[in-house]
Amino acid sequence: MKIALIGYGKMGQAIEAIALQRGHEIVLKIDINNAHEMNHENLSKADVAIEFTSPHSAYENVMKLLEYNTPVVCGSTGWLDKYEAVEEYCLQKQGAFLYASNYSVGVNLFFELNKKLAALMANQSEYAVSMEEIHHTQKKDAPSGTAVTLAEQIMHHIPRLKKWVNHASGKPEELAIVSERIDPAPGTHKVLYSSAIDDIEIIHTAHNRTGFATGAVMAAEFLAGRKGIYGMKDVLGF
Ligand SMILES: NC(=O)C1=CN([C@@H]2O[C@H](COP(=O)(O)OP(=O)(O)OC[C@H]3O[C@@H](n4cnc5c(N)ncnc54)[C@H](OP(=O)(O)O)[C@@H]3O)[C@@H](O)[C@H]2O)C=CC1
Ligand SMILES: O=C(O)C1=N[C@H](C(=O)O)C[C@H](O)C1
Repeated sequence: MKIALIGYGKMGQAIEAIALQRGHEIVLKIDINNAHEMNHENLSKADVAIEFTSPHSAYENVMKLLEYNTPVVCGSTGWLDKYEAVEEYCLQKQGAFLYASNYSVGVNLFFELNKKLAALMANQSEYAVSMEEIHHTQKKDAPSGTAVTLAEQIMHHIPRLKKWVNHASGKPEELAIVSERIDPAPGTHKVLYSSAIDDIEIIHTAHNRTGFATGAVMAAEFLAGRKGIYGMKDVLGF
């Protein structure tokens, strides 16, 4: 498979290493210095593009890739207020788009565990729920995209929670997400249910970026040659 890497920072480089190991070819590498090379001619050489840039550039990049009919796997976080516009444009262009706030198999298992635990806790109002996420200091967005996904899953099952906030909170209707930035943390997410009697806690800790990169390449293998809008559940068959 021929891959265009849009974003060649920590994730772009980790994805390149995994893609080469899996027998793929990198035909284009874009970063902020050669963004003008993301044009129709160069993209037409790729079967799929993998976009990991930043919260500020992701939307524009994804729209451009869809405009040029390049299937796009996007991992950038912090831009999802524009997700619906991407969905609409992808359908209009009959394109292919796959998004996940976290591509690692472990976190996608953790998402399933989080949903099950939240469903069990729905009627256990003596437990207060809160979250914590820890990442490296270069991370641009807070809370992390993964933390937002976890929070949305919890709020879906526990209707007394009306919104998430990105600070500690004692309000019963708020789901507090505390963000910490400590090097070199690749990504830790914790969900805590706490009562006067006991605590129940689930934690996912990434040891490195290999899981995110492997999942992104698996997603690209899935998307190449397909049309439509997908997520990691489709790739993993959950
Ligand atoms: N979904 C998931 O599983 C994961 C998602 N992420 C997300 O992926 C994104 C990237 O993370 P990471 O690789 O750590 O970040 P880095 O800052 O290490 O890399 C970002 C890359 O994007 C490039 N870039 C920035 N702006 C543009 C632009 N306008 N056009 C083209 N390229 C641009 C940067 O170029 P330059 O170096 O020249 O500035 C750099 O190459 C973040 O949003 C992060 O949250 C991260 C890990 C896992
Ligand atoms: O920026 C990162 O590094 C990460 N970003 C993603 C997120 O915001 O959830 C995924 C992972 O936690 C690493």
